Amino acid sequence: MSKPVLAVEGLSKGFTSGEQRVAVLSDLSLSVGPGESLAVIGRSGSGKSTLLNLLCGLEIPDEGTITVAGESFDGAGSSDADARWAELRRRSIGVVFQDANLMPALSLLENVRLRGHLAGQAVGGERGWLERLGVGAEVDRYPDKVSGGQAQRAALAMVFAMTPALILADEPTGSLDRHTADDVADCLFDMQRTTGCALVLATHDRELAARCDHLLDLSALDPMGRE
Ligand SMILES: Nc1ncnc2c1ncn2[C@@H]1O[C@H](COP(=O)(O)OP(=O)(O)OP(=O)(O)O)[C@@H](O)[C@H]1O
Repeated sequence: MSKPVLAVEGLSKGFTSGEQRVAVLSDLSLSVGPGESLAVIGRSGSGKSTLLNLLCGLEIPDEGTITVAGESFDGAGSSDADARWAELRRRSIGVVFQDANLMPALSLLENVRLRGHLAGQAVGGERGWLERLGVGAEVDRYPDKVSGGQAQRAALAMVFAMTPALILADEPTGSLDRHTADDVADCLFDMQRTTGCALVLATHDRELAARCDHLLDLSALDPMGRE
């Protein structure tokens, strides 16, 4: 069996609210291999975004270990851990949000070129990524001159141009109509399987979640016993 791209063991995280510590994730373990996808579902507030933030080092766990692309982290924050997370986010972890978050002053092609460059990729393949994601005719347009679906395809092209080991997607089709959402999801899954990267996708959309290889329902694991 190939080594997992992402492995999580005994992960717990809570936040302090007033005098109280409120548990959000408790003793969570999971692993995602190359080319595999995991959907994270659960009611609002169950911890989907918190989990994604932990998986890219933007939150520090209270307990547990996270291993991404061979780099391991525990709950002890340090400047060395911060630097290793920053390097992973730059080169190996692609993040896709509900909104495309493109740089408005750059064309779609320039957005993809910049992201690939920051990840250390050689210049040249950016146009190909935009073509493969169905926005080859829009490469020279600026983000305010394309539709939401086209912008989200460009956001995916930016992530794939990094050749990431892991993609974290937080409601990646949440701002699109059903038809466009399905088209964008087709692109995401096609490219993810073709490139062999791992995908963790947080969503409220059960149809989208059902397209992933594995499902994690955080409501069912709620440490506070809420449904
Ligand atoms: N920085 C923080 N400080 C305090 N509480 C936080 C913080 N971040 C998240 N929380 C709390 O943790 C819980 C989980 O939040 P999170 O955003 O992860 O949920 P979610 O499942 O992504 O919700 P949604 O589906 O609404 O986006 C919520 O109760 C939230 O208020």
